[in-house]
Amino acid sequence: MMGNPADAHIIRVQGLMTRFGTHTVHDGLDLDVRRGEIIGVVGGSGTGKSVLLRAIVGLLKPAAGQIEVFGESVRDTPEAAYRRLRRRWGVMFQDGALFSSLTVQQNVEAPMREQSQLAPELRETLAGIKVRMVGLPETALAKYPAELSGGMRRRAGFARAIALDPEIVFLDEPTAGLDPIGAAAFDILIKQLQAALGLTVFLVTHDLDSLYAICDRVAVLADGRVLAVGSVADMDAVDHPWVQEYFHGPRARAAQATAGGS
Ligand SMILES: Nc1ncnc2c1ncn2[C@@H]1O[C@H](COP(=O)(O)OP(=O)(O)OP(=O)(O)O)[C@@H](O)[C@H]1O
Repeated sequence: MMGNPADAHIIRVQGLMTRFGTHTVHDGLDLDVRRGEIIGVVGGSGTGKSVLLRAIVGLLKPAAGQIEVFGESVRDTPEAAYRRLRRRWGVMFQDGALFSSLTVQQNVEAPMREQSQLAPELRETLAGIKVRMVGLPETALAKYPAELSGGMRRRAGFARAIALDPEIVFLDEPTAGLDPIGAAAFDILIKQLQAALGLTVFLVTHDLDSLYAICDRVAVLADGRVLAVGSVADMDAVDHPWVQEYFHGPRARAAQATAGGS
């Protein structure tokens, strides 16, 4: 990997505070993400996983703290510099978050149209390539999101997230609501694209199978902070009721067995 220490941590969050009115979501949260890893961000409902994602990509202004991506501050950055940074990551919000009035082709082209100077023919060709990369048939290009299954919508959302060849992909609960086979196939897709494209993946998830199958490290959010970060095996040593229940309950044992058996 890169020798530059600033590069080792592709995302660095320090002392993050986020609030909505009097409700404090993050209260001094620290998190480093390493270049090239798949990090799974887990925690109970409402612990601020999606809010953390939104803060890192600059869609939400924290009350305090530092957020650096690629060694540059995301906060208090001039608009032009932020736009340059933003081009280097892709985001997939929940359920693919496609524009419902646009076809898959138009959805995948949207970031190219908005953030690049690519000629229309080139955009079209690239959208076709991205759609094939996520395992969708070419016939999906002309379809509207409502005509696709949940799994296909996620794939289209992923194709849009990689439209501009990003270095980081943020995925917010990509397998939520998919059947186990669809979810497992999507996990494989994440892993394959991460390896092929050298992506760093920031994965917000509830899905224990994803943690065991594809995550290099797990960050657990609780009590407004990152309570623990490490491999799933490292979570054994974390003495916190939520962590104990989550990583040692029957669902965890099943996920572990599946991962071990595959
Ligand atoms: N725009 C907003 N205005 C007010 N409160 C918000 C807003 N966005 C999020 N919150 C609150 O912040 C807290 C964290 O929300 P967030 O969506 O990050 O949780 P989460 O950990 O992703 O939960 P889940 O696993 O249920 O999706 C919640 O209490 C939520 O109600």
